[in-house]
Amino acid sequence: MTCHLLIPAAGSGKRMGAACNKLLLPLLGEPILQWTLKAAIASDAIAWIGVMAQPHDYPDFQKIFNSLITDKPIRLIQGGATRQISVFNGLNALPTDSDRVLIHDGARCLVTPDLFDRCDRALQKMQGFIAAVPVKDTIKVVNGDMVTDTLNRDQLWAAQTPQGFQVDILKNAHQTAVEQGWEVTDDAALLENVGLAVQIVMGEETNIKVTTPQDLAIAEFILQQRK
Ligand SMILES: Nc1ccn([C@@H]2O[C@H](COP(=O)(O)OP(=O)(O)OP(=O)(O)O)[C@@H](O)[C@H]2O)c(=O)n1
Ligand SMILES: C[C@](O)(CO)[C@H](O)COP(=O)(O)O
Repeated sequence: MTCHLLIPAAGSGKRMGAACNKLLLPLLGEPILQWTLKAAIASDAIAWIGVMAQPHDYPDFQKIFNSLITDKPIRLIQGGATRQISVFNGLNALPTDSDRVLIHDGARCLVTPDLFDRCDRALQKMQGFIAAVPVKDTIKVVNGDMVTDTLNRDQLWAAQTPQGFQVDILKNAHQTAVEQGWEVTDDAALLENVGLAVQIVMGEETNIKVTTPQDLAIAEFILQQRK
């Protein structure tokens, strides 16, 4: 058990349309973030957890941390205006002995402990990887309301999290992104931008990102199937 985990949880949930951080919304009676944390706590590999949050959410998040039965450290880290900044803040707040890190969206609350542990094993032999699943739909490139291209589905995967990296490599890539003004929606894109390899770890179809109200209903259904 040596793995460090960073959980971006500092978003505003615009697409959810909630009055609060969507990670505080209840799922079968427990906050979304609590489900994510319970999976991390149940993971054999994860030893330390950092949660990037906006200061106004600190009291509610601390209440969730206090309700959990674990001796794993769970640290609050100030998030930023974007997920990218939140992750960079998290990287700069890692324990000094951290050389590899998993990054997992707080909104992906259906993640299993097994996926965390498989990702930790991948971390031992890869400099960067993403959990991902093959795309099931045909993906079109669109300009306005016109289809301009159809991508080869055999080469398309839907990126999930956890994503895992050597800490120094990801820190340097984030620093380069600040200098170059890159804006990305996942951390792997930063390694790709600097020409470094990113590998695939098979994700889980149920590892959805709870983004819209419809996703809440889907997540509740999936959780009920696990009971
Ligand atoms: N400034 C931000 C924005 C997002 N996130 C986190 O990154 C994850 C994925 O982001 P997303 O699902 O897009 O969450 P929001 O940004 O809150 O949603 P929206 O884009 O609809 O506002 C979430 O766990 C979210 O809390 C973050 O830590 N810091
Ligand atoms: C990191 C991610 O979950 C991979 O699919 C996704 O890019 C996050 O996007 P968001 O717009 O920040 O939710």
